[in-house]
Amino acid sequence: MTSTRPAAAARLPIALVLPALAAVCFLALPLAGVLARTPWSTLPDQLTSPEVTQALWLSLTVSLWALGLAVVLGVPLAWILARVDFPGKPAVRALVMLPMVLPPTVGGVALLMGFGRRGLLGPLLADFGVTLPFSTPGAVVAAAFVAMPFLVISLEGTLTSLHPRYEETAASLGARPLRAFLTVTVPMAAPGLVAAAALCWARALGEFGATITFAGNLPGVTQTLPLNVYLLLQDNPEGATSVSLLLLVVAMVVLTGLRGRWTGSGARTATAADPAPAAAPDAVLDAVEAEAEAPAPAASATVPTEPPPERWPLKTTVTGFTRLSLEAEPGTTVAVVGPNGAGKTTLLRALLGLTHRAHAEQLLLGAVDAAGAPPHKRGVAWVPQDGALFPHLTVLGNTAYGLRAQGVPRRSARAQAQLWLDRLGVGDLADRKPGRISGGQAGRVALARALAVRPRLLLLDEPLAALDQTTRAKVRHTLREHLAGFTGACLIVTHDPVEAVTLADRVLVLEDGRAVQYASPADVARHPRSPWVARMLGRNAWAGTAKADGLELPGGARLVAAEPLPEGTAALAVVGPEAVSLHRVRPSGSPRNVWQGQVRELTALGSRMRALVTSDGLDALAEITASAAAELALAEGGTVWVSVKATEITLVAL
Ligand SMILES: Nc1ncnc2c1ncn2[C@@H]1O[C@H](COP(=O)(O)OP(=O)(O)OP(=O)(O)O)[C@@H](O)[C@H]1O
Repeated sequence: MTSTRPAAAARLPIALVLPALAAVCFLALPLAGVLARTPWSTLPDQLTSPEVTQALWLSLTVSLWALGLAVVLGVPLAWILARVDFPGKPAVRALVMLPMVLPPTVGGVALLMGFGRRGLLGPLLADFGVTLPFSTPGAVVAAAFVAMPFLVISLEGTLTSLHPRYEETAASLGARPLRAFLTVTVPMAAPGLVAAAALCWARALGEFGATITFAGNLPGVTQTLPLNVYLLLQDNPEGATSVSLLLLVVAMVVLTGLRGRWTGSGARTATAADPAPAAAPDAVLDAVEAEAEAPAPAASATVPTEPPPERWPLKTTVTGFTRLSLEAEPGTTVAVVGPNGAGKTTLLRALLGLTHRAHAEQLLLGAVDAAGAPPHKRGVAWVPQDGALFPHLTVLGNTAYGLRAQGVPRRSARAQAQLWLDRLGVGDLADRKPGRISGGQAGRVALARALAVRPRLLLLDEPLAALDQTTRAKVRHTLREHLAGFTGACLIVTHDPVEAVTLADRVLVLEDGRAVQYASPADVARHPRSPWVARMLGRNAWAGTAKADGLELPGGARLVAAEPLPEGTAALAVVGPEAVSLHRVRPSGSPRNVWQGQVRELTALGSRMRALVTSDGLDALAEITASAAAELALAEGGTVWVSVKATEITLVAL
């Protein structure tokens, strides 16, 4: 078998390859020079001389403190840059980058002007007995100033590629922003964070210019290894080469170990199938739990931790891109349907308090108006399309997450979570990580996780979208069962008409951000109030104006209906595909609506055939038996006559 690689290599333009090779040589030659000139026989002595070991120790101390400072300040800054839109963001980003492009000596001068004795902050620091210039803390500040941008820029890339729906899901389960950050963002971004920190540390270790300018070159105080190299170069070039080799080796080990992760490419958008990153350390979780257990200010809107005795009727008014008022009795399942861009997701995000594009003016869940509460205090749980299970937690850990966020003790939270998993038939998967369960199982776990917090409103975004037809039918069945005991309203976004009709008690049809219909599935199927929903339900729908005998379409064509509406009413003529007949020759007799068209598409539906027949302004979907199709010799592109009885046409006023 021939490989495609040599062919690809053969196509490489020589005009690019030669300069690229020259660039590699240009970068490698100085390193080769260091290797060639290293005094290998005296290397151990050179590197263990008191002067060098003292500088090495100081370098390690300074670079690790600088890393600590950069992490404490830089991680929150990277998160804000990645997640929050604020005025002046480009300027802040430029400020972060500045130390990377400034000559380090200029950085040192700037530090003197900021933190030096006569700098802006110097006198204030002096009042507290702190003098930074020419001190080890000064060397730390200089190294952190130069190295922090590497951490911030690299981590921002990682966080940007981490989809915010994980943090948003955590919030909908009741986690405060800091908890979500520490228990979801940090563990999920851990590989990128480690890469960013390693890069930052390597840069701090090699820092020279800003350090010598701001902190001087005092042996044992600020004379780090790079400064030591500079001094050795004058008196002991062999020693300088040996120490340079040491710094080079450290830098190369760090960079090759990271394998390019600092670009953010190492941290792809996490999916349920991703290998699990590190879990948040227990100490962090405990600290957060302490925070979570602090009394919540708006207790009235807080998600209850005990099974609520009440039921939660929904009454809401949403404004913005999606504008509607909606009421639903406790236990009602509402299917939210509509064409792409109709505002379904915006509606869910408005109810969750997660978008500025629309917001709930009123969000009455029982007696509590949660409209003004932040997402984690609304009692509105959200199951996003792919479930957004946290990949670093087990199935049980995922399910217990919301309960823990609400301060339920670990043992009790895990016991309750196990019960929910058992109820949804996935209890045996408790110890698995989400990457090791199927899409259908992940859907159930995500539902268990949402139900476990006993929300007052449950939002499911296309819960069955990722499943194949067979699994979908099974999960649809169990979903209805599981939702049966739910004491709040449940909104399910779906594109699937079968799902809408079989799962829901009510169907909410959205178009252009407005509710065009909110009715029972039977009503919507009988009297669809938009062509889109009629077609979604597999019915023919033609919009026009009512006339004395039926409907006039915009192109001038007429449909005769047995039960006309008052003349002039904007209306929809709805006909099931089984009521549309096809003929080879123009039919005579009872049907009042007859026209000619061209067969555009033919699809088999079990023992029946569906034909889409197009004509000027009156495209029709017809469903006939396979034998009738054979008799008619139906073929795509062929011409046929279409007929619909006047009694089969339902006119629906719009
Ligand atoms: N962050 C955003 N900024 C600006 N416009 C947006 C944003 N998100 C969505 N939109 C726009 O708002 C409208 C409604 O989007 P939404 O995602 O709510 O629709 P949808 O009904 O969920 O669509 P789909 O079925 O395709 O998921 C669309 O026109 C979309 O382009």
